[in-house]
Amino acid sequence: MIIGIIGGVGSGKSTVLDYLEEKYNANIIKSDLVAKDIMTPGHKVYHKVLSTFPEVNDNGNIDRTKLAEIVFNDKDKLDLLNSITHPGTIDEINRLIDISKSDVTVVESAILIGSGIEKRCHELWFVYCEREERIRRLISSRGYSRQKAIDIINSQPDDDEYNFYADEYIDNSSTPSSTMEQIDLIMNREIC
Ligand SMILES: CC(C)(COP(=O)(O)OP(=O)(O)OC[C@H]1O[C@@H](n2cnc3c(N)ncnc32)[C@H](O)[C@@H]1O)[C@@H](O)C(=O)NCCC(=O)NCCS
Ligand SMILES: Nc1ncnc2c1ncn2[C@@H]1O[C@H](COP(=O)(O)OP(=O)(O)OP(=O)(O)O)[C@@H](O)[C@H]1O
Repeated sequence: MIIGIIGGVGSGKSTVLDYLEEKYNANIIKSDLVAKDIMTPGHKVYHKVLSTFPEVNDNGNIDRTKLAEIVFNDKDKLDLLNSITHPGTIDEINRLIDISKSDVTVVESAILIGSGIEKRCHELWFVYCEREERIRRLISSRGYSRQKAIDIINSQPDDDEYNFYADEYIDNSSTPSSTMEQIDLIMNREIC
């Protein structure tokens, strides 16, 4: 079974993935890690990013904090970055799905909808968390400024859109144990 996990930044997708990996032996594919990997030296995407955004060249490394400041403030620039990074990211995710040997393969992404990968998923789960709680968690755990959290949230699909595509809904606004209970209910329903 292939499960797609959707939801905005800081909603708790990674937290859900950790539990699925630990308890259900799921094979986890995280799109932000895949994208990060193809943005390293030796990959075409790395060179294209640096030639398109020369201001983020930090001694041959991509300054990701600076790139985030640029793109999450400017939709045209985010679209431009996406046009460089998404094709390679999507190809690599498809390859990782193809070679997955696990009974449960889970693909996580804030940008899954419209990538085509969502069509390969047997189910899409929407991880929801109240907006203010997400902002609080991102400030306290990642050191984001309030404005950075808001800029990223505003650059992503809104909750209604995620909800529209979702087969299952997980509310992660409360405690981790409440979230785990919801996951168990869904997984047990699958097994029955
Ligand atoms: C802008 C970049 C360099 C910032 O890197 P940084 O290490 O600071 O943050 P990180 O990659 O962890 O992203 C932070 C959060 O932003 C969100 N995000 C990232 N890229 C995008 C995007 N293209 N559209 C909407 N949200 C995004 C995700 O929720 C992510 O968890 C990086 O996010 C990036 O290269 N994005 C474009 C590639 C992409 O689409 N990646 C997949 C995102 S799921
Ligand atoms: N139920 C919870 N209670 C308290 N803190 C939580 C809970 N769920 C997640 N967190 C914390 O909130 C932060 C954001 O969660 P997480 O990293 O799982 O979000 P995400 O959806 O994967 O974000 P991204 O889109 O950036 O990948 C993390 O520091 C995590 O530890």
